[in-house]
Amino acid sequence: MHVSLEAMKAFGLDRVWWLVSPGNPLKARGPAPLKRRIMAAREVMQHPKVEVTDIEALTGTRATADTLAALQKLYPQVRFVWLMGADNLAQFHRWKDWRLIMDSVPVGVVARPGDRISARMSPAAQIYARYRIDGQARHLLGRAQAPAWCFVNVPMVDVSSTEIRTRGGWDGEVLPE
Ligand SMILES: Nc1ncnc2c1ncn2[C@@H]1O[C@H](COP(=O)(O)OP(=O)(O)OP(=O)(O)O)[C@@H](O)[C@H]1O
Ligand SMILES: O=C(O)c1ccc[n+]([C@@H]2O[C@H](COP(=O)([O-])O)[C@@H](O)[C@H]2O)c1
Repeated sequence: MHVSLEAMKAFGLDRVWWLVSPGNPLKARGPAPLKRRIMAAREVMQHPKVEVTDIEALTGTRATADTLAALQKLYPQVRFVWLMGADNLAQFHRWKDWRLIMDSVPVGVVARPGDRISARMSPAAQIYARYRIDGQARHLLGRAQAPAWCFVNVPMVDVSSTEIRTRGGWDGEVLPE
């Protein structure tokens, strides 16, 4: 929620789509059932500009590069921006076809405690350094031609999904449907 609201404000986006993932390609452990996570996401995020979607289940894609290609094909009139936290920029070079992602959509990166430096020093940040939009011009990201990316130093929130799940007494075991 924090990332969505800050990103929407910082980059002046019309909408944010939550892509509730059927399964992260880099995480060995399977998540809770998709339907359950969609319902939970809709319960916590009730904002007129935020759409919770299971679109990766419909497109049959897991890797972000494939999902974005499918989305651009399905919605050629929409200007998509990929949003993620700084931790993901730090390891972005490990993602499938990460350069293709950089080359096909603008990328908005939101600061996260502990990951600001590793993100800025990351291979992806360095390789694409000349395509970086300064934080002061953040509002231009949505209309920028890819490759373009912007790191924003918004107020940070020190939480993780894992920690929130632990609070609820759920240790990450897959729950029944
Ligand atoms: N506190 C945070 N600050 C900034 N970005 C965040 C924060 N928490 C999550 N994100 C970003 O939100 C997206 C979804 O994150 P996810 O649901 O996997 O949470 P996570 O806390 O990164 O998970 P985990 O606990 O497994 O590390 C990612 O792009 C991640 O970088
Ligand atoms: O495409 C990839 O290789 C890839 C690798 C890691 C993460 N992602 C996507 O990034 C999003 C957030 O992932 P995570 O690990 O922070 O939960 C989610 O949509 C994942 O599918 C994508």
